[in-house]
Amino acid sequence: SAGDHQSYMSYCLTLAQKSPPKPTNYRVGALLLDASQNTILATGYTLELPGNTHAEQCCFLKLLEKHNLPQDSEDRLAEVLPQNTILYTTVEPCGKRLSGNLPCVERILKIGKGGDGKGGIKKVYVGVKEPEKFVGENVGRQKLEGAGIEVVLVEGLEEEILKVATAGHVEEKA
Ligand SMILES: Nc1nc(=O)c(N)c(NC[C@H](O)[C@H](O)[C@H](O)COP(=O)(O)O)[nH]1
Ligand SMILES: [Zn+2]
Repeated sequence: SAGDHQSYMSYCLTLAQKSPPKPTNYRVGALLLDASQNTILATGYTLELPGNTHAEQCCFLKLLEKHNLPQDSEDRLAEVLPQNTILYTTVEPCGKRLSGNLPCVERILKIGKGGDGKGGIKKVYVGVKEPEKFVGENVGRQKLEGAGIEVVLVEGLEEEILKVATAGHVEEKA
């Protein structure tokens, strides 16, 4: 229900607050939920793990580690994820990264939407669309929708999420 989405999203927001502020990224919190059991499979926040990591990327890395799968083999998460897995992230998954690292949309596409016996990410709940500060318009959500992965905006926390996300940014000169 909408209430559950908001509570998971506000939990992601508390995770985002653990992220060390930086002027060149956003402080984001994310979690992977097994929606059939209502159990959290993994949580993550920006820079939680070494290597200029994103929140969503940290969730995937933790599951890869847990299942003794190589770091860059997100595609193999389809073997271990429940079919009804949902990703919550305070800021929508990135479609492009200034650092040139693999964007989270690409990582999600490697996992796929699951179904017919395979695990996957069925839906992505986002707290805000990515602001256009770093990479212009984020067209990642169209790619996800094109792969059958539904992207849903959870309303109500936008202001809070953006305040946390941009805490490391230098105030625009008036
Ligand atoms: N969804 C999302 N989760 C994150 O954990 C994070 N940091 C961003 N941020 C998006 C922003 O576009 C990139 O942070 C910049 O493009 C800089 O790229 P790097 O982060 O240095 O790879 N977006
Ligand atoms: Zn990302």
